[in-house]
This record gives sequence, C-alpha cells and structure tokens, in this order.
Amino acid sequence: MGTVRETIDFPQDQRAFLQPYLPTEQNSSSPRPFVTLTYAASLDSQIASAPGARTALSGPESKAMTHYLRFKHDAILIGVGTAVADDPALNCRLGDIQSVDEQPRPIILDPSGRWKFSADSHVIRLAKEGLGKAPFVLTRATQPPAEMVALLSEIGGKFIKISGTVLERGFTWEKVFNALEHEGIKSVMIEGGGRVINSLLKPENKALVDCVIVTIAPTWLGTGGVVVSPDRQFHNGQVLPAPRLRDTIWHPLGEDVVLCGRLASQSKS
Ligand SMILES: NC(=O)C1=CN([C@@H]2O[C@H](COP(=O)(O)OP(=O)(O)OC[C@H]3O[C@@H](n4cnc5c(N)ncnc54)[C@H](O)[C@@H]3O)[C@@H](O)[C@H]2O)C=CC1
Ligand SMILES: Nc1nc(O)c(N)c(N[C@@H]2O[C@H](COP(=O)(O)O)[C@@H](O)[C@H]2O)n1
Repeated sequence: MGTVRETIDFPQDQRAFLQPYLPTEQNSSSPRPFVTLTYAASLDSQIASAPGARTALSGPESKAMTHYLRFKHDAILIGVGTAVADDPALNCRLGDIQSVDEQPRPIILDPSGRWKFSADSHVIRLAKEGLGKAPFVLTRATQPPAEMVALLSEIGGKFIKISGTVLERGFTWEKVFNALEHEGIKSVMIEGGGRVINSLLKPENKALVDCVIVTIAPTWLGTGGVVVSPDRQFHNGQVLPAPRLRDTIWHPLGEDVVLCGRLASQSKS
C-alpha cells in the first residue's frame, strides 16, 4: 500500500522572522555549504527521553517551521544514532513542494555501517514513491553490503566514502562539508542527534555553523535522555569560552519558542 501524502502548512505570515537566518543566493557562491544547526529541545536541554527513543517535542506550529526549513535547504543531515532510533522520513511535507527535485537530500553520517536499512525503511520507501530524495550515506567502508548499494542506486542514492582520520569515531566536519560540496549541495540543515550537535558546538567546529535554530518545547523530560550540552573545553588549564549565540531572536510558535542566532566567536565573560 502507498504512503498517504501528508501536507503541512506553514503560513506565509509566519515565515518572515526566519528570513535573516536562511541560506541566500550569495551564500551559494561560498566554497562550502551554508550550515544550519537545528533541533527541538526540552527545558532541560534534552532532545530525546532516552538514547534511541524517538520523542516528539515540537508542537504542530514549530514542526511546520521545521518543514519550511527543510524546504529552504538542499540537504538534511543526521547521525546514524538518529537514523537507527527514529527511522525518519527526512522529506519535506509542506504543500509548497511541487516536485521531488525540490526535496532536500537526506545525508546520514554512518562511519561504521550501523544503519541496516531495507526497502521498508521510511526514507527508502518515500524515495521509491517519489515523495522524497534517496539518501546519501557517508561511510568509511570501502565495500558496503552489495544489497544496500543496489537498493540505494535503484532510487538515486549512494554511499560516499570518506577516507582519512576520524574524530572520536565520527568524521571530521571539513571532510563532511567537502563531500557535500562535491555533490553540489549548497546548504545543509543538521538536525541531530546528540553526538552530532555536541560535536558541532566544540570550539574547533563552531565556525563552520552559519545559523542555529532551536525549538524549545515547554516540558522537562527528566534525567536519562539525550542531552545537548557540549563538553567544557580547557586549554593550558583554563576553561575556554562556552559557545554562545549572538543576533538572537526568540519567536513564540504555538506553545513553543523558536530561538534563532549565530554562534559567537567569543562568549561574554
Ligand atoms: N529533538 C530533536 O530535534 C532530535 C532528536 N534526535 C534524537 O537524538 C537521538 C540520537 O542521538 P545520538 O545517539 O547522539 O546519535 P547521533 O544521531 O548524533 O549519531 C551519532 C553517530 O554519528 C556518527 N558521526 C559521524 N561523524 C560524526 C561527527 N563528526 N560527530 C558526531 N557523530 C558523528 C558516529 O557514528 C556517531 O556515533 C535519538 O534518540 C533521536 O531521536 C535526533 C535529531 C533531532
Ligand atoms: N524539529 C523536531 N522536533 C522534534 O520534536 C523532533 N523529535 C525532531 N526530530 C528530528 O526529525 C526527524 C524526524 O523527521 P520525520 O518526521 O520522520 O521526517 C528525526 O529523525 C530528527 O532528526 N525534530
């Protein structure tokens, strides 16, 4: 049976506040993609109630905003932890979409082949039905499983090998963005999960992030979930400045608040 086409509306009069934070034509001439870091968190900075648990935090209005962001970016990137936990769709369900060409490209960071997708995986099914693009899976593997290679190539997806050093079992972000740029991807929204977000908030990576858009849901998830809280960094025994946003806007959407900003190079002391 085919997937029922869900259509989401994000009204025109709600869109203006996001404008200064969206990728533009000027950005598209930059040698690396425009990077938006975006996720939904609870009041205790958690993005899931437990590792591996898909947790709905965004209300309908901010969920619609996320789909608008998906519409405005060439690609959506997640870590393999999220792919395995959520079996996500990773498409844009906004009524604005006229054809699959306008869909964002799903990108999965899976250095060691943990994501065992099949024809039943949500993102694969949607691509088969023309309701989303097929994923690109970034891997360290020289020879990913043949049946997965075939499944992806049937629908226009592929594995992309990233070679060289890996950072804490993850890829270095420069290599990830170089690979995306090589594929003609000019803008990417990074949705998570915890390890991916915390990695991008490290001092050595935060200059790679152009904008941050966080949905804050009015709930506490309690201890034991997946937390956005980057490791405190030290240099010569001194604590390095914590990441902080500048140019901020706090915009209520339904019962949530959406915080937009840019990562400052130095935090206020
Ligand atoms: N509320 C929200 O907006 C979102 C919530 N989530 C939740 O997050 C949870 C998954 O988070 P995690 O388990 O932390 O997994 P994750 O999705 O952050 O994936 C981490 C994995 O990605 C790979 N990776 C490759 N390069 C990397 C790099 N440079 N930095 C970090 N990782 C890299 C590594 O294999 C690593 O183990 C799920 O429960 C999911 O539901 C995920 C996305 C958004
Ligand atoms: N914006 C947002 N709000 C939440 O409450 C969420 N749990 C997430 N999760 C992210 O969205 C992906 C699911 O997307 P589909 O609806 O399946 O397309 C999930 O994998 C996370 O990346 N996001």
